[in-house]
Amino acid sequence: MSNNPRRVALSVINDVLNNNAYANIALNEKIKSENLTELDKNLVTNLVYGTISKKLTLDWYTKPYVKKTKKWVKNLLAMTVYQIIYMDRIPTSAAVDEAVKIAKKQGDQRLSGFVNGVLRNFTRADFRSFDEISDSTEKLSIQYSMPIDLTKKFVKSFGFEKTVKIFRSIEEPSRASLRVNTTLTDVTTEFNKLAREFDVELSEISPTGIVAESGHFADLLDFNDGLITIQDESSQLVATVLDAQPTDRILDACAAPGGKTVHIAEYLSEAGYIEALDLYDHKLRLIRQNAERLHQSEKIRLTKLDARQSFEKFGPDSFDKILVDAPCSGLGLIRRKPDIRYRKETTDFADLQKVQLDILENTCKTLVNSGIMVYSTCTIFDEENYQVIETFLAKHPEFEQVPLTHEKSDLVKNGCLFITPDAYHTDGFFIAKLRKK
Ligand SMILES: C[S@@+](CC[C@H](N)C(=O)[O-])C[C@H]1O[C@@H](n2cnc3c(N)ncnc32)[C@H](O)[C@@H]1O
Repeated sequence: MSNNPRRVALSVINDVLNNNAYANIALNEKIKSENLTELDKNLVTNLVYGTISKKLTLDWYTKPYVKKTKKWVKNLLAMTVYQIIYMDRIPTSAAVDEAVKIAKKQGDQRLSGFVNGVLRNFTRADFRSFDEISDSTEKLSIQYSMPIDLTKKFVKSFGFEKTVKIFRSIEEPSRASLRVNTTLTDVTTEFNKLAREFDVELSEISPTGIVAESGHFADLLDFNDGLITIQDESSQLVATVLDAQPTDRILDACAAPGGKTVHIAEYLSEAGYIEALDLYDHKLRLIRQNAERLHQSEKIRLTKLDARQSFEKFGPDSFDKILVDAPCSGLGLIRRKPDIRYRKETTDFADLQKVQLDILENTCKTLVNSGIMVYSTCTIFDEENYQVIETFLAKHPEFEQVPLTHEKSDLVKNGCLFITPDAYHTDGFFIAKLRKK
């Protein structure tokens, strides 16, 4: 008999919201370990991502009926209200009954009575209107389920109107984004093949990108054979900016899982190579798998190393080009990873900036004169982007910024490529290019 999908979803939601687990990892592990039908796997995924991405909104709806209760009960209420408001095909009575059963099984008679009472009160009343909230920033925070401090940060950085655009866009489902491996095939051939089965479009911003509203592309033969891979359109721009030449020696300082490593390798001949670093063995294994699948292994060397030790390991003049795709808050990825918004470390901008600068500081010493260093992040706040570049350049007069261009001129800001998630419905992303004089 298959397991109860709502109970499975609740246990993932508890792990993420109460124990700081990553939603994608916790969900994948749970789906693998539980006995679920395909339909139930989809329901669990929908409940987990839906409830997490709307948690603050869902709590606000039941707030008038809940004074204090256990965290898991609050999560159960949120998951149930999510079904009632956002999942048209689930009858309200079924959602409530299932919640009461879970409360009885996981708690006791008193808790199930409480859950029943709250949900009956909630369903009997009209939905609250966000217009009840007089403060406009607080209203945004509740309406789009973005923690208040982060909402304030968005408004301060982008202004109110742009923040609304970003929040609205983040609420829309992510698209599937593919990159074509042009060493094995070409974009037109792959596009025509995919178009027979899926509703696909060419990327507006990446010459190697194809996008689709949905589809399980990792199941395709062309994915297994390495003709296509899954990579966001914005991160496909990094290899283009690095402009690798066939015989380049390249340092990819923060490489796992290797999306950009394999892309850059496609530009190299057998005489060129990439030294790909990361901190963890299990992450290096992901690069190896990617490299093998895309037939690029022979150009990629894997080393477990803290990038801040690169100079000690490789010495001066070791590389023609360096990519620092830095560890960052990942706030540009909120659409695909809705739990990012609730993590405390997400807004430790000073700590993140220090690591980013330390990595640049050490790796830059391994670059040849006239060498190129590209810095990128999947976040959209200045502290991790422009401020890092400004601080680095102020300390390193031997480096200069190389102004970037793009045929979509709205992607270019102060000589860098800067994409917010609303502009082309991609991840948010930042790329800067520097040259050692
Ligand atoms: C943004 S991700 C890189 C994504 C990768 N470039 C890609 O395209 O698939 C940052 C990576 O940096 C690694 N990392 C964090 N701190 C590091 C350090 N001090 N040295 C090397 N790698 C580090 C993390 O483990 C993580 O895999």
